[in-house]
Amino acid sequence: MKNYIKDQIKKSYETKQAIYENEELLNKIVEVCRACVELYKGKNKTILAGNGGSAADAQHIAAELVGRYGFDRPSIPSLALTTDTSNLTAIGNDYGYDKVFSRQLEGMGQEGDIFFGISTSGNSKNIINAFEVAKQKGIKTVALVGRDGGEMAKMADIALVVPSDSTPRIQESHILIGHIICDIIEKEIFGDGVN
Ligand SMILES: O=C(CO)[C@@H](O)[C@H](O)[C@H](O)[C@H](O)COP(=O)(O)O
Ligand SMILES: [Zn+2]
Repeated sequence: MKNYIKDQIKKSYETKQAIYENEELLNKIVEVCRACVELYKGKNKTILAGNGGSAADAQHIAAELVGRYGFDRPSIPSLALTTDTSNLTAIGNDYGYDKVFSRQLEGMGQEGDIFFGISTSGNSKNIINAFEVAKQKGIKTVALVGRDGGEMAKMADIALVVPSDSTPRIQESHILIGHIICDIIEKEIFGDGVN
């Protein structure tokens, strides 16, 4: 069993190593960080959504920004569309689960916001529908995905595709990337910035 555990850990760091060596993906992460920093100079916010483990990632990342990541500073506006059970159950019940994020984005998204859709397959219909609403409203879209990127990577303004076919390994890399983005936003806006 210990060898199995070691193998899982190895697969996790090998996925992260592949990101570390992927200049194109690293450049896109830089692009996302710059877009977020720019957004926060105005009255805009980031909005995030995902299903299952990715729902947890969405609210985890939003909380890093609204609360704090590394040091005390003013709150940074960020909204996870995964947390309001009244919205989720009412929209799911009345319009269908495929609309749970798009309907909230329609109501709460504003031009200039950035919407992060988090999905390991890149094919979750409720995120694809939210991407469509985002485009109509002038909201920039970031796909945090894996595998071949799915439909979401084709639709997004910026697609961060983790080079792995394993759902847990992709999720582990998503939260790594999410943490790095929160870290950089916080330091660029309220700290000494990063090189
Ligand atoms: O956390 C996990 C698996 O590690 C699951 O909860 C997983 O997130 C769910 O099966 C999701 O519904 C998968 O959706 P997606 O990543 O393809 O968008
Ligand atoms: Zn998981």
